[in-house]
Amino acid sequence: MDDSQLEVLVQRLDPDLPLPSYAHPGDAGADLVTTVDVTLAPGERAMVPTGIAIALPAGFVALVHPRSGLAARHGLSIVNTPGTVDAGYRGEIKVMLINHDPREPIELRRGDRIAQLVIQRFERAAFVDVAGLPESVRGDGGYGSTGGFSSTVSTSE
Ligand SMILES: O=c1ccn([C@H]2C[C@H](O)[C@@H](COP(=O)(O)OP(=O)(O)OP(=O)(O)O)O2)c(=O)[nH]1
Ligand SMILES: [Mg+2]
Repeated sequence: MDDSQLEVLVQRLDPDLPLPSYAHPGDAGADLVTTVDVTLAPGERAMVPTGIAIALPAGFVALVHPRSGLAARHGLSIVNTPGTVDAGYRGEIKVMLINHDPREPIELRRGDRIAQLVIQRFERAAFVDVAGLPESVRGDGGYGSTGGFSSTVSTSE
């Protein structure tokens, strides 16, 4: 496994809480924690502070993803998933959590791991204004043009 690592500067705004950390070698997501206790009623959302600010190298972005275990067990997700942390952003990383469970509240405690940060390279596009686009096999087919679930009955036939 390639163990080369990108150095990312982290300012801990809450020194009692840990740096983002990967649970296993090779993981893509480094877990983020909440600095506060928060209870989310069914359907409720909240902007939750993580206690860290970062400085990414140019050409990188940090994406804030939900944790699948919390999603599967409790319906906890992120409103704007994945959240985009720009390389120039120096403020505190916050996570816009939402409780999708229709019945149960979700109680989070300070220090709980609530989300994961995935750091990626990205391309900056030069958007070129043209009158027409090159042809492709897919063309403008989308939104289920290749079919859906096996049980789905097509309404267009
Ligand atoms: O889940 C998120 C998403 C964003 N941010 C921070 C970092 C990001 O660089 C900044 C702006 O995010 P975005 O561009 O998604 O929001 P916007 O509504 O377009 O705000 P702006 O006008 O400031 O760009 O907010 C977070 O801390 N967490
Ligand atoms: Mg923006």
